Amino acid sequence: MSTILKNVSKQYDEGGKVIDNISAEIKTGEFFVIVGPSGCGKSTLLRMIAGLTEISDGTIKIEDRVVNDLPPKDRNLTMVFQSYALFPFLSVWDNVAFGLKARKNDAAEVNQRVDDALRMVNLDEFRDRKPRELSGGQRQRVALARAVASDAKICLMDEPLSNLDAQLRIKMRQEIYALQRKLGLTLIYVTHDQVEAMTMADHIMVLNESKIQQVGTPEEIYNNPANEFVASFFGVPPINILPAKKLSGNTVQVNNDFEIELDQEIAQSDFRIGVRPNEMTVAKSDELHANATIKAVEFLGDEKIVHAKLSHGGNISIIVSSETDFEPYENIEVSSSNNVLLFDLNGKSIEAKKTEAVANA
Ligand SMILES: Nc1ncnc2c1ncn2[C@@H]1O[C@H](COP(=O)(O)OP(=O)(O)OP(=O)(O)O)[C@@H](O)[C@H]1O
Repeated sequence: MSTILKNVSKQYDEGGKVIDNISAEIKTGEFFVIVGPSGCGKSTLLRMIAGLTEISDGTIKIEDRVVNDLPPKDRNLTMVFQSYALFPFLSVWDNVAFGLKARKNDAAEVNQRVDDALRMVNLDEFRDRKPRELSGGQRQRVALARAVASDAKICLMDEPLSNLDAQLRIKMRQEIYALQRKLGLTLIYVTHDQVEAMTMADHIMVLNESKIQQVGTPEEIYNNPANEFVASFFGVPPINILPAKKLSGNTVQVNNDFEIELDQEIAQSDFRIGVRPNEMTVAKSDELHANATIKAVEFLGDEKIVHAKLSHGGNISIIVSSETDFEPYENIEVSSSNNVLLFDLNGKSIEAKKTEAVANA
């Protein structure tokens, strides 16, 4: 039992494909996150699963049934939108009950489900208020309660937290995660926020420019990205990508500025390395030997980020302890551990240790 997308594409009347040949399986009961930059096609894909946008090509199957031609109401799913989509003149209780009342005529059951859902999202005491009398977070919870109260097996969410402030977003993230686990919901969740994707997902689909870049667990995506785009999308500050050249054996020269010793020999003579900011080290240097110059230092409490320019061009970020006293314009010597990712000149991962990774970019 699962949701299966097979060669799904979307082309609006004018212009090219906004979803290009997407195939994936979303298992029943899992938290599946679709992530990617603005305009990559996330909402379009979700709306096609919901039945709100027509599919141009391919098939969508929900629990063994091809749903391509089924209207949204027959797909056994609920959807939570960024805008919450609440009825302004209905109370919180009636908003949650609305869809259920339309589908069920057993009033006792409707009452029970709505009461349970409101308790679950801690809104019991707000049941008689109108949406305008609620905060953004509370409105969001009404939308969640509506999804919880419905007996739909699959819940689709489109950037449900993007209107909330940073702290509330973290709190609601935890609440959605806990609810999904408690109810065993199949949750398909769209976001452009890599942290939301990493912290909540069982599996992540990374989209860019209409295409799947990779599908995998958060660990797979972070540790074995299929390409430079995926590597750069996850991690703050982003991974440093630098040109590299094989010297001899396992010795590699990076950006003409420093050398590292890889733990394996690679075939390519010219390639790129990706090194996370916490895998690089910095030391003060006199001008003769410096291979980089500090541009800025960001203080983050327990650590600092040193932004530097390498002497052969290119900018890097390095995470250092907050006790260090690096200053802008200082000359420094940077180096890196050999815990690096390797990419060919087209940006594809060189190592063949991909697990579930699908790279068709
Ligand atoms: N009804 C439409 N007609 C024509 N083009 C559309 C329509 N809806 C969306 N698009 C285009 O399809 C592409 C994908 O849009 P979509 O909303 O799916 O992206 P997204 O990844 O969800 O972006 P965001 O994160 O900004 O919401 C965009 O280039 C958009 O302009």
